[in-house]
Amino acid sequence: MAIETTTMTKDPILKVEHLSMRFGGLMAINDFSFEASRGDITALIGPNGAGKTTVFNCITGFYKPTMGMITMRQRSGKEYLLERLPDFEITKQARVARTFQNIRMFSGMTVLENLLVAQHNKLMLASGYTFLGLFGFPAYRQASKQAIELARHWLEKASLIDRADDPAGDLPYGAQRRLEIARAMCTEPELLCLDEPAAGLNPRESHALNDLLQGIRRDTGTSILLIEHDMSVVMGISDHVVVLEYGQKISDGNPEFVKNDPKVIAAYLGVEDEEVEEVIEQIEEIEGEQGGTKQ
Ligand SMILES: Nc1ncnc2c1ncn2[C@@H]1O[C@H](COP(=O)(O)OP(=O)(O)OP(=O)(O)O)[C@@H](O)[C@H]1O
Repeated sequence: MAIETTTMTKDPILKVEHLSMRFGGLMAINDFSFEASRGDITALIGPNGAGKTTVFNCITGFYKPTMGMITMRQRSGKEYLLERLPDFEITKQARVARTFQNIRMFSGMTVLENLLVAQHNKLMLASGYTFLGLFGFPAYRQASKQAIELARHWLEKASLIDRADDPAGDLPYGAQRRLEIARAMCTEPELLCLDEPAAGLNPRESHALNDLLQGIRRDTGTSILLIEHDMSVVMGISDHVVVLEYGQKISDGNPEFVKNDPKVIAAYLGVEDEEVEEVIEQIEEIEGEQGGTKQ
């Protein structure tokens, strides 16, 4: 398996070691290891059914892995073994947030309300888990004000501020995707996991998504781990790409390295390694002929 070594030396925020996940007779993930560096955008790619979402589900606590260790190391140096934590603690304590392949939000609530719900834990804490919130207790009032400010901040960043009072379900698809990301950012994560954020977006919306993700990384230092099929997003914004095929890692490195790795080309074209050069030659020939006939 090809590994580009320069990506291995930075400060890791997430370490996945020897991860395996079995569903009955199917080994969906088989001894998979990789690291994501702090402050990086790391992409997890691979053909359909390779096991990407299963890896995400193990990291975010939706599945308990059959084997392996997943370590999240916060900026403070505090470490969490994610495979041992329930999903709500992974968000609350370890500060890992995620979005889903299928958009999940409260479509009848307003855009702003969706971001306030995401801050429910903080508000409950400020209310002392009692009725103090209803009586306007100062600590609760202060926490509510901060929650609204944070929500408005992320609505601005996601270019959704003008839609704050509209029902979330009325937003166009691309805006709903950005709302999900804004909602995840309201939990103030150190690691943001995005499952196919560009799925179903048109090129203009993909471009807006790229800007939002690069802005998040630049302005907050939040590390991003994303599963994505849209190669313009992956190659455009990732610092590091990890490739899965049949539950195993086949390549790991920077976008340029991975893009040119024969194993990756073979996996995407659905051919054996040895056939790659032959297939690439055939493609170049066809492209050459098309170029010739276009004139
Ligand atoms: N809960 C489950 N029960 C049984 N099999 C599952 C379960 N979840 C995933 N699988 C299987 O595990 C394998 C990997 O699936 P997974 O969804 O992780 O792949 P993926 O790379 O995310 O695919 P895609 O790009 O199509 O979303 C597939 O064969 C899938 O059918």
